[in-house]
Amino acid sequence: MLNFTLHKKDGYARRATVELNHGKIETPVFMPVGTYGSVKAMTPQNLHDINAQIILGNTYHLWLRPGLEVIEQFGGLHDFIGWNKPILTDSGGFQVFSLSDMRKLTEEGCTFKSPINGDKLFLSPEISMQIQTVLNSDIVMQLDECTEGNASHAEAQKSLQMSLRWAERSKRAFEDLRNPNALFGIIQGAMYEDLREESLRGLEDIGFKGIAIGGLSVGEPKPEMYRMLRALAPMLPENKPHYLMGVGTPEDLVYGVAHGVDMFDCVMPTRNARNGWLFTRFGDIKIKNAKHRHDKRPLDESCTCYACTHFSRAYLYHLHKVGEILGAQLNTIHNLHFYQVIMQEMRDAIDAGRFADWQAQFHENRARGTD
Ligand SMILES: CCOC(=O)Nc1nc2cc3nc(NC)[nH]c3cc2c(=O)[nH]1
Ligand SMILES: [Zn+2]
Repeated sequence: MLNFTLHKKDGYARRATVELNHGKIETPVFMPVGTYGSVKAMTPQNLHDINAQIILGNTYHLWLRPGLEVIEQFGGLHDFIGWNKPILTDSGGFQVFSLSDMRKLTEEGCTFKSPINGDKLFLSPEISMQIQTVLNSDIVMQLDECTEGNASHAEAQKSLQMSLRWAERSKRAFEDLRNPNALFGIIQGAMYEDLREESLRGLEDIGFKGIAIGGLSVGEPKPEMYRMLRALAPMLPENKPHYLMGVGTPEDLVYGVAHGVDMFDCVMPTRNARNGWLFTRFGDIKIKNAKHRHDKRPLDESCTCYACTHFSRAYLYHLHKVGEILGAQLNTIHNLHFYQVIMQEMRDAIDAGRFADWQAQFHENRARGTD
């Protein structure tokens, strides 16, 4: 089930509510990534504390480990991982698909070697739908082929047309399985505006509860990603959620919202946290920099997260240097909290019809650069 209520538009920016089987989410929304059923270094309680509304799991990874027979015992992913709010599952195979030597792609599906034990594995739209039905995720993604960003026009068109056939097969399998959740289609078309339109029109003819923008943040230059977002903004259907896969930096989130994106996921806030790269309103901080060794200030004076209200940069510098797990935990809490705060501020700004002002102020603050 998915009910979409559009509350307000401010340019292409949108403020909406998406009602799913495990609850309602307010958009624009950022989804922390929990590839193996865990958002790294975060407990479900930590996620509730930073107001996470929905998290992402990866079909491919969970299929391999722990495997469906385990998750089936718990009636799906929610009870297994102790998260009672919505979950979206994408393939996660995107990384695998890009490891081209690992895989063979045919009309039927994708064959690849298990990176765990070398077994031959086969993933088709039908199998992906079976896996996501066992996971019982609130939002299911069609199986597609993530076209490489540097594909030629001919290659990109061939690829998007196969993804449309896989979209059809995904939907049919999803319905045959009586899956009670919501299925999203994924737009491909590489960096070609005409192909992006062809892909979107094809998906709309098939009919999905939501539309994802795929094939971006796959190594293409940032201006190319932004050009595709500008091209897509006027085409995206108003009556359903728009999900930009795998994006992005704080600046990317703002640019995406300004161009009609409602949902985002990215490993950046969690991965960068573990590497000591911290996002703040006034720019980024590399906590491993010796300049922080004696600094008694919090990361960000204006931040209300647990890390900033209890600890200093000096302590976070120390924890990073000695490799303490607590360092990864506190840095992750801070980065995810920061991402949630800017999403909340954008929701409020759109409600108040002042998104452009908020966007200008955001960029001015962030322009102070990396500390
Ligand atoms: C069964 C669901 O299939 C997918 O998840 N397909 C898919 N996933 C993507 C994930 C991405 N992550 C990034 N950047 C980090 N870009 C992505 C693109 C896709 C995609 O085109 N297609
Ligand atoms: Zn903080």
